[in-house]
Amino acid sequence: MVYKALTIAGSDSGGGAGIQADLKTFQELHVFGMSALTAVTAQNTLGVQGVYPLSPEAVAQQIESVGTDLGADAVKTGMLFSAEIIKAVAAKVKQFGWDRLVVDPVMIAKGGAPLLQEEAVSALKTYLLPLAMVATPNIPEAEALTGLEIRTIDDRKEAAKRLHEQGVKYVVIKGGHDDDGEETVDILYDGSEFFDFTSKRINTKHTHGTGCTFSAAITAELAKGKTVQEAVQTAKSFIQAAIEHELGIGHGHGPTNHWAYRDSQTR
Ligand SMILES: Nc1ncnc2c1ncn2[C@@H]1O[C@H](COP(=O)(O)OP(=O)(O)OP(=O)(O)O)[C@@H](O)[C@H]1O
Ligand SMILES: Cc1ncc(CO)c(N)n1
Repeated sequence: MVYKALTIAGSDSGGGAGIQADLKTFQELHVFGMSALTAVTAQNTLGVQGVYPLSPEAVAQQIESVGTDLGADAVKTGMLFSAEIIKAVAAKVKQFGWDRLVVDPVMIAKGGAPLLQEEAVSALKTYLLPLAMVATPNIPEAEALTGLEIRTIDDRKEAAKRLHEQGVKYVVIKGGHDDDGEETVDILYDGSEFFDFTSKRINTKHTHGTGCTFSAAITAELAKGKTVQEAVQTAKSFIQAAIEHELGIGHGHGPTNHWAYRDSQTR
C-alpha cells in the first residue's frame, strides 16, 4: 500500500521549513509526498530575504493536477499568504472531499517576517478552519485566531475550545513558544477531552521549521489511517528527535534534523 500526502505551502530555499520540511518529513515516515506551492521565499537560517506569492490560479491548478490523478490520503496547509489563496485552497479541498486536512495556520516566521497578510486571518477562520480535521497553532497564532491572551495552560485550553467552536475537529496548541520551564507541552482537544503531549525542552537555537515538521508528521500518520491521537504522539517523537540531534548548519537559527527520528528507530 502506498500512502500519499499533499502539502499546500510555501517554499523555503534554506530547506528547513515550508514545502521542503514537509516533503522530507513525509519521506522519512514512508509516505509519498506531493506539493502545491503557494509562494516562493528567499530564506535561510538568518531570516526571510524575499517573498514571492503565486497567483491563486497557479495554486488551484497544482491542486487540481494532484487531485484528478494521484489523489491524497491526507493534506496539509502551511504558508498561504493571502485571502485569495486561502479561498482557492478551501474550494479545492471541498471539491476533492479531502477530510483528513491538517491546517498549520502559519503567520509569522521566527525572525518576524510576515508569511500571512494580516487581513487574511479572517479568511483562514471563515473558509479553511471549518474544513480542518486538525489545526496546529502555536501560542501567538492561537491568540490571533481567538483574540485571547494566552499565558496559562487554562488559557490554552480556552483557546482550543474556541477553535473547536469555529469548526476544527481536533485542536493542537503547541507549546514551543512557552520559554518557561523544563518541558514543552502540546495540548490536544477533541471537543470533549484534553490530552497533553509533554517532552523535555531542549535548549537550542536550531528550531527553524519545527512547526512545519510537526504538522507534516501528523499529516503523514493520518495518511496511513492512524487516529489523531496516534498521529500527534508520533509527530511529537519525530520533532523531539529532530530538535535533539541538531545539525548545526547555517549562521542563525538552523533547521531541525529530519532523519534523526528514523535513526532513533534503527539504533
Ligand atoms: N526547544 C524545544 N524543545 C522541545 N520541543 C520543542 C522545542 N521547541 C518547539 N518544540 C516542539 O516543536 C513543535 C512545534 O512547536 P512550535 O511552538 O515551535 O511551533 P512553531 O512556532 O509553529 O514553529 P515554526 O514557526 O518554527 O515552524 C511542538 O511539538 C513543540 O512542543
Ligand atoms: C515557507 C515557510 N513556511 C513556513 C515557515 C514557518 O516556519 C517558514 N519560515 N517558511
